[in-house]
Amino acid sequence: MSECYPQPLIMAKNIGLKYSSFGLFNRFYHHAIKDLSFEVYAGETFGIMGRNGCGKSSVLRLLAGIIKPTSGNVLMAQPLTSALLTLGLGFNPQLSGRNNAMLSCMLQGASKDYARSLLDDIKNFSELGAFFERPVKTYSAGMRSRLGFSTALTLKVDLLLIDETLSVGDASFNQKAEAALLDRVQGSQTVIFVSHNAAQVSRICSRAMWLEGGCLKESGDVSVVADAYKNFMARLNTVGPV
Ligand SMILES: Nc1ncnc2c1ncn2[C@@H]1O[C@H](COP(=O)(O)OP(=O)(O)OP(=O)(O)O)[C@@H](O)[C@H]1O
Repeated sequence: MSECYPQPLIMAKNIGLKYSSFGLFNRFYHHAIKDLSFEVYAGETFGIMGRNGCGKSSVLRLLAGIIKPTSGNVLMAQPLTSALLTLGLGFNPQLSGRNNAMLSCMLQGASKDYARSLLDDIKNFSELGAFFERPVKTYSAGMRSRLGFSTALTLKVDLLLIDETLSVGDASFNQKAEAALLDRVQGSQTVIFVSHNAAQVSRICSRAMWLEGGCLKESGDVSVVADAYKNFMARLNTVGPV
């Protein structure tokens, strides 16, 4: 008897990523992602966990289409609108929060009138108050993260790519943002959530993968992956680097 599996929304097949950068006399290469395959299903929250430098943000940038894999490919079942929420990306520092929010919405395909109609909700959710009218260059990292999160959440894109931004706001905003995200996750929102904090990934995600040195170490049910990652980290802290 054949079993029915849902069609994946996103399929990453054997992706590899090599960064190249120039020194004064040489060129450097860094193999950041190695032969990585994974799938994400419509409406799920998929977590990516792992230590600093393991390749989490690079995977998000690949999925957002900001960079291309040097090998393998990322297939989408249908064209998707997506928003990448990461610190310090995507805002014009000279423009106000209001104008940046308006631009972000329009860049995601919203009409000018629709974008304008969302601004009150974005302002209220962000709790930026009078700062919403001030240039983003005057914002702290936490305030920029509030603006990005509030804009993406209010606009309702197909795919939310969240890169650790929930950890920079103050505790009460983070709780509100996490609750709003969980609320959205109960519906049809597809979310990919990156964090080195296994407990936070476990609260928000249903499935996850753990990356180490650009390679897949474990993937599947979030509790299994989080336990494997936490055990690895505990071992590392007692016996030192492996
Ligand atoms: N533009 C770049 N040029 C060269 N190397 C890069 C570039 N961006 C990232 N890297 C390297 O690729 C590796 C993966 O980086 P990435 O930012 O994806 O890791 P991460 O898991 O998100 O790390 P963190 O948890 O610290 O944010 C790191 O070793 C990093 O130094």
